[in-house]
Amino acid sequence: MSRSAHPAGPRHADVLPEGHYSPPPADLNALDDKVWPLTARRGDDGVVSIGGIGVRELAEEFGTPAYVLDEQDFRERCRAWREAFAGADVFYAGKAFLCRAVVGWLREEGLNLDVCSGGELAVALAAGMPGERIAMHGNNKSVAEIERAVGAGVGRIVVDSFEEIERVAVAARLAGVRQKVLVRVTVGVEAHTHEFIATAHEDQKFGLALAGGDAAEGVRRVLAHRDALELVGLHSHIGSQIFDMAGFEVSAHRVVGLLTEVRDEHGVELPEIDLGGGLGIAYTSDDDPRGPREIAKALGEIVARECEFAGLRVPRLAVEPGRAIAGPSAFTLYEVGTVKPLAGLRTYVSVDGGMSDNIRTALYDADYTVGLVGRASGAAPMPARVVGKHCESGDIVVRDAYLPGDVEAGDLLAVPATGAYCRSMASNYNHVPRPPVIAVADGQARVIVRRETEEDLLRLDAG
Ligand SMILES: Cc1ncc(COP(=O)(O)O)c(C=O)c1O
Ligand SMILES: N[C@@H](CCCC[NH3+])C(=O)O
Repeated sequence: MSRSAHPAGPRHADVLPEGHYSPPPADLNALDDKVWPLTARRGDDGVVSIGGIGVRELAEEFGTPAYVLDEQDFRERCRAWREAFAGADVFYAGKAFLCRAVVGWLREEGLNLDVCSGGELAVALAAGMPGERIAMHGNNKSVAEIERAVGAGVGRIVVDSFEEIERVAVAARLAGVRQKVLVRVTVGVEAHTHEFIATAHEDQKFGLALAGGDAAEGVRRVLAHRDALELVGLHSHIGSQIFDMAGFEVSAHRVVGLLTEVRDEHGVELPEIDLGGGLGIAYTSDDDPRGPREIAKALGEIVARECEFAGLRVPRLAVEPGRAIAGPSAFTLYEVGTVKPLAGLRTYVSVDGGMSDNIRTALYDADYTVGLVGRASGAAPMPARVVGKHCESGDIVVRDAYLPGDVEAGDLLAVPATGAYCRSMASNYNHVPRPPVIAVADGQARVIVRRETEEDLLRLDAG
């Protein structure tokens, strides 16, 4: 479509509309490396490339929308976490994004894997992740899921309820094994994040609460099944997209407190604690996440200090980053379909995807940024809202953004930091097929999750 297809309208509002707008960035063509994948850069021709391949070429070959994942970025983050946590265990949280290629990268980079459903376990096993490197989570694992996990020899099952302790014990006896388990403890921390992704305050579904004694009772019940269950430690996950280490500090303090109680009551020092995931990433230039080294140092020191105080041997630490590894490694590539300037408000830029490929904006009021990536532009910044094609006015991808005032149909846009919880939470709403995931590295692109088709959708329709 030609650049003049849209009549020139009042694209630039004189007064900033209400919302999350901060002043426009100095250069709309710049890619902030805090937010964009490692190998993303804008070439002299103005086109953004990733993994050495231009987005126009990617759009041509694979279509849009598409998640484009920078393999080098993903692998380097795996390495950075593994190195920072040397002497501890890093379990990548598969819920952030999982497919067989990812499992292969994890195996090669020496990371373990946390799964929280039979489906995630199936992908892990299909891609050859050894059972002992898998931890199984979930607040309501079915008996079938538990039996499958035990049968696959998963290294850890994180038990989440009294019923589940009995179920895992039965499954272990049936399989003739002694299953390693951790007890998930709800430590009563109000994590500074969106309510829906905070998981350690007392009024919610995960884990056994420390307050009131459920967690201690869980430990008692696991220890009562010594023939079938081996209690290796305690687990706490306080929430997600957290920047502040204070919540982890309280969590570690309380978990070590329970370790001490366990020692005093049962005479055993549990050898492991898993402090979960939840470390935040930069979705916009305003976010300032910590790197894995800093996190490892802080967590290591907190646990060592608390154990020294309690006179306990320092247990082996485990962490479960999901977002911090997968999130920054990908962007979603879209094509603009319509541009609607609303005078005095903002310009609505509709793309060919939306809430079906990124539900996070609608669900958590998440902030994202967006770039015009198929070309550079010298046009003045216009306050824009990037919306999808769904039949829903809440179908917003980027609530408040600046785009160059000459954006028009046919332009390619990319929304960075969509590697975590976008494809994995994607839906078929409005029977829109889910986009593919394209991994790029060293000038090569390959489909690691293929685009869903209408035939895929119709195959499930029993007629
Ligand atoms: C038990 C557990 N571990 C790890 C994670 C990964 O969290 P994040 O992707 O925020 O690191 C989650 C999700 O919040 C979780 O529930
Ligand atoms: N899915 C959430 C985080 C929850 C993670 C699982 N406990 C997100 O997109 O931020």
